[in-house]
Amino acid sequence: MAGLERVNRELFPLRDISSVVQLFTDEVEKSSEPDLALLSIVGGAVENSLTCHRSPVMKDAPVETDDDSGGEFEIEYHIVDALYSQFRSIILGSVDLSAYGDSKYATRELVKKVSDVIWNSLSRSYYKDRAHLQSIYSYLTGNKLDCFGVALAVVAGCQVLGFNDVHLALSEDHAWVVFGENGGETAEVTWHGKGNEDKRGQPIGTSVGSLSWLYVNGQPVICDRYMEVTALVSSINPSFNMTTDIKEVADFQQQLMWMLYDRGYLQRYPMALGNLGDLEEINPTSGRPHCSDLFSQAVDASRKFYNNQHVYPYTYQGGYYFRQKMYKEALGSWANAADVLREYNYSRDDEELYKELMDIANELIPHVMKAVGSGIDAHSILKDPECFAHLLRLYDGICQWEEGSVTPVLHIGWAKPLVNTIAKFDASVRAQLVIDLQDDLDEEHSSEKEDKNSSRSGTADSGNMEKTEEPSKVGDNLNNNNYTKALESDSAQS
Ligand SMILES: CC1(C)CN=C(N2CCN(c3ncnc4sc(CC(F)F)cc34)CC2)S1
Repeated sequence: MAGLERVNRELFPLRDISSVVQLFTDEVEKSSEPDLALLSIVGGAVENSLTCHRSPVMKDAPVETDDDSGGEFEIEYHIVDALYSQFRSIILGSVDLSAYGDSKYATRELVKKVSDVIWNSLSRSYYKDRAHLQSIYSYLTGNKLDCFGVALAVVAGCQVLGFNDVHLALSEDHAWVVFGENGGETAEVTWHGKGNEDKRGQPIGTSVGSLSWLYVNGQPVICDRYMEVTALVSSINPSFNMTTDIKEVADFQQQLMWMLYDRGYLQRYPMALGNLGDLEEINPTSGRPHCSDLFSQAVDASRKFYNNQHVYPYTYQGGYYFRQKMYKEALGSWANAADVLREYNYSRDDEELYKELMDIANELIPHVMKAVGSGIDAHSILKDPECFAHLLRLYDGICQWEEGSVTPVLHIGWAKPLVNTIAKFDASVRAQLVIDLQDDLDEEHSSEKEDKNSSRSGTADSGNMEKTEEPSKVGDNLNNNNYTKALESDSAQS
């Protein structure tokens, strides 16, 4: 039976957040699976009505709107019913099931056909990165979807057709689907990035491209229906413009996320835990875990379920520490992010992550150096060998990301902030640098650089920092004098 008959009509018209939260709660608690199309339409309608005709509140100081200017919306049952029926008839009307055999499991051809139905009904040209294009509401009312939205719509379309084996697979910057008897098949269903030919219908590459971060080394978040609801809630976007959020939408999203969190649907979803952490940092919910706990839970989830192959949990956490001026902890998180990178080869598909690391290395860390350099900073970063070690581990990780990659990562734009940053550290801290050059390291340097395609054992040794007073025993192959001279001359200039 189509989902709508069962929805509690007394909740309509939806006029406040609690009634929408109730509708989502009813959907995830009912005996059969939650209806993705219904929830994506309702969530999109709320987001759209609050962000597209609203008097905004400032992003950094969302205030309670005493009058009802900020929080009003009214979503009629007949509107949702009409949109829901429209989506069902688009899908059911375009896919002749008899052409796809009588298997209860989806086939690649069926998945590709549903992807084509969505794909071919999108507007010819629109700004793909715009906000609020992630929901089936956007698809039905504007024929526009972003990359994630297409993938979600395909999964929702397969649910309408009764193929409950088709599920969303999520990396940190891409989405695709898994399907088949034991979910062992994969298929691209949407595009990625700009100017890349889409690979819709193809299985996820096992070629060298799959060593790129884009496919997280075979560690994507594989969703069940409940995690797909979490993904659509996580993709709710409270932005009104670049500097302003609509507080009601953030509250709406936050309450839904806690409802899903309480049922365990964020447990294996690091980015959703990170998103909830961001929401809690801005507007803490009393009686709930502190945002720093959520960022830690995201890190733990990546380590526990995804072999620590996800980078974003550490950048969520590092961003939080940075905003709290906890600079040593921030450097530690960013170094941990770089440790994940070592396993990857950088490819042109990894643009988003490259921008994230550029921002950390060339904007945030120089800001940290300025912030601690000027102030009287008792436990100053610049005198702390562990901070220096974090910094070197960060850069070493980025260098190792580049090693073995067809596309270079670092360029002079990286080197200047790096040298300035290193030079800011106390000479006494730098002199403590002890790099353990394992015996085989020399052999490794002499033989061909180990190919990342072979299984790597652990992360490369990035040396360790000891708080020793002896002069540094820097390894033979580091040209100690020139290195120190370069730093001293540079620090003399800066
Ligand atoms: C630490 C950051 C820079 C802050 N926000 C970050 N996000 C990363 C991407 N976000 C996400 N949050 C929940 N689920 C997903 S699935 C996905 C890939 C897309 F193609 F489907 C992205 C993403 C949310 C925001 S990473």
